[in-house]
Amino acid sequence: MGEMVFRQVDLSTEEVDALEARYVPLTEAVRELVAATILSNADDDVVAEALAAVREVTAKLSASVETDHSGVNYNGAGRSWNWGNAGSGERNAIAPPIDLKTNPDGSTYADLVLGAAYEGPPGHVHGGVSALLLDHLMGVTASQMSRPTFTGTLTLRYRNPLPLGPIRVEGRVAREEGRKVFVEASITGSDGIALEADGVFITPTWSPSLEATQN
Ligand SMILES: CCCCC/C=C\C/C=C\C/C=C\C/C=C\CCCC(=O)SCCNC(=O)CCNC(=O)[C@H](O)C(C)(C)COP(=O)(O)OP(=O)(O)OC[C@H]1O[C@@H](n2cnc3c(N)ncnc32)[C@H](O)[C@@H]1OP(=O)(O)O
Repeated sequence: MGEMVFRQVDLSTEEVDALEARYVPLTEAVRELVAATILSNADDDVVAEALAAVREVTAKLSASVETDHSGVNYNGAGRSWNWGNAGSGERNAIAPPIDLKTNPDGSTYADLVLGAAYEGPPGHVHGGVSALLLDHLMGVTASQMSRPTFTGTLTLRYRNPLPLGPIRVEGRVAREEGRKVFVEASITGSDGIALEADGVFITPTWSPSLEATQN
């Protein structure tokens, strides 16, 4: 298997928070750009102008790029960050805008609004996006932020179409057997419950290799 490194980085929590604060507004603006690109009725001139402007700003940001993935990082205080995570990356405009909360009993939930960029059936959420949200939330629920867990089996029941708009995703650990964590979850939309899911998340025998770095 390819090497999988959870990287310890020598940054204070304040420095990580400052980096996040620098980029989160940009990420949100890029999400708005994605929606505007889908929905715009602009004429040729305006689209050409937008194309040139986007290329220019992308070149500026790309000038300081050093790696091809941002990885899973953590510092000595246990603050972890995963800017590019496809399910939740704070700097990933492609990720759904999920802000996951953990209850005192370890169950989790997230309230979010899915717009035009997440459409599948007309006016409704793409089934793969629902699966992404559930995989992510259920993985975090299984990990309890203290151990790596990998999706082993994820079973989804699409009970009703999920309208675009406000949704709630929730999950909880049902039981554990050795390295297997059984998680149950659901997605509720404006018409009520749309999906139910259960999954087996597995803590691998191998420990992720840790690599201290200076950056
Ligand atoms: C140290 C620093 C850590 C720092 C970080 C700390 C914490 C992390 C914090 C936060 C984490 C945050 C977020 C998590 C975010 C997102 C979650 C997204 C999750 C994903 O998106 S993740 C990517 C997709 N995922 C994969 O990329 C998995 C590929 N796969 C494998 O890597 C292996 O396949 C593996 C490991 C799954 C199993 O391998 P293995 O060798 O350990 O398994 P083994 O054969 O020993 O079986 C042991 C027992 O599990 C049963 N079992 C085996 N496989 C099963 C399966 N598939 N389904 C159901 N049950 C299964 C057997 O039946 C047996 O059960 P029994 O003991 O009862 O017989």
